[in-house]
Amino acid sequence: MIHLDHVTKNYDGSGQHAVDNLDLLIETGTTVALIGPSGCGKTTTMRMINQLETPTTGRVLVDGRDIARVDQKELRRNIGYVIQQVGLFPHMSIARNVATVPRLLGWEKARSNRRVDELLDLVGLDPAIMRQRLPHELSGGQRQRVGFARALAADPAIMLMDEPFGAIDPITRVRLQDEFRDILRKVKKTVVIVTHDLDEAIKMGDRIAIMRDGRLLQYDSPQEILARPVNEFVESFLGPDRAIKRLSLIAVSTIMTAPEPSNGDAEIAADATVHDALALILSGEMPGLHVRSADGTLAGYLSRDTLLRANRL
Ligand SMILES: Nc1ncnc2c1ncn2[C@@H]1O[C@H](COP(=O)(O)OP(=O)(O)OP(=O)(O)O)[C@@H](O)[C@H]1O
Repeated sequence: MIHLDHVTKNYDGSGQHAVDNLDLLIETGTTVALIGPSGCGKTTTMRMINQLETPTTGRVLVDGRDIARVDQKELRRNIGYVIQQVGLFPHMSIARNVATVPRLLGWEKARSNRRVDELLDLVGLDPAIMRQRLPHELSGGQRQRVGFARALAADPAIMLMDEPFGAIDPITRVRLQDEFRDILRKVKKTVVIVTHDLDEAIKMGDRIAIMRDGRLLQYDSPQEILARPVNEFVESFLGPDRAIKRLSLIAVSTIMTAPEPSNGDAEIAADATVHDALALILSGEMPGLHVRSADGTLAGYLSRDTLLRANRL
């Protein structure tokens, strides 16, 4: 668990608090998205977790230990860091880039090579093709995959990601968000991600921390934040389409009624969201949708009314 314990950061010479009495608990194995307007203190908050910045007052605890008392090298080894401009070493092969931390840790070559192949596979790059390439021979999205693999190399318990998809085109971005989220859940990391993009925060975050002027305004699950913004600022930050965004967090299986005999209505998969189902039903004149499970059986039915009522859940 990471605990930012009443942390304030005041950069030298500035009368303003970049981070103002922030108290934030990040449970082990969860992903927290930090979001808020430019300059609200997101990056400063993240950089205090790996001691790239030190708090002016307050403490940062990782698993109960004050990180000011932990050896910096040990701390950073336990924290993977992914930034927007990946920062790969341009003259080193992809394999050497991914193996940066294992090399620092003095791993044997064979072990390090195995780890590189395993990680390239994990992030969807073919080791046989990619190992020997140089960073400039990759697309932006591929470089981001390498940066992510490199951060995971020594299996750190914590991953910090600062606008990791900021420089990526929208289509690749959505694919990488999905893939990285699935990987991070599978490997059970504690993740802090800084983003400007609300959809990204909703998709990646188990919880979202909304900041303004260095302060924490709301810290909750995406569902809860979208359903119950704490004040007008948060409400306007979430935008007029927050009701629709919420529907993309509700699985159809949670609102469907008993299956109806197949009658020619369209079908949707049981793991689809209410947002997907509404988009489908509004695209035609159907009275409802059959919900089909992955094993092929009919699992339930969604009438147009059921779907329209989902917004009131
Ligand atoms: N090294 C620094 N020295 C002085 N002030 C700084 C420094 N870094 C950040 N600040 C100030 O601290 C405040 C918070 O900055 P920070 O970068 O944490 O915000 P942010 O929410 O990440 O912003 P953005 O979304 O624009 O990246 C801002 O007012 C910024 O100008």
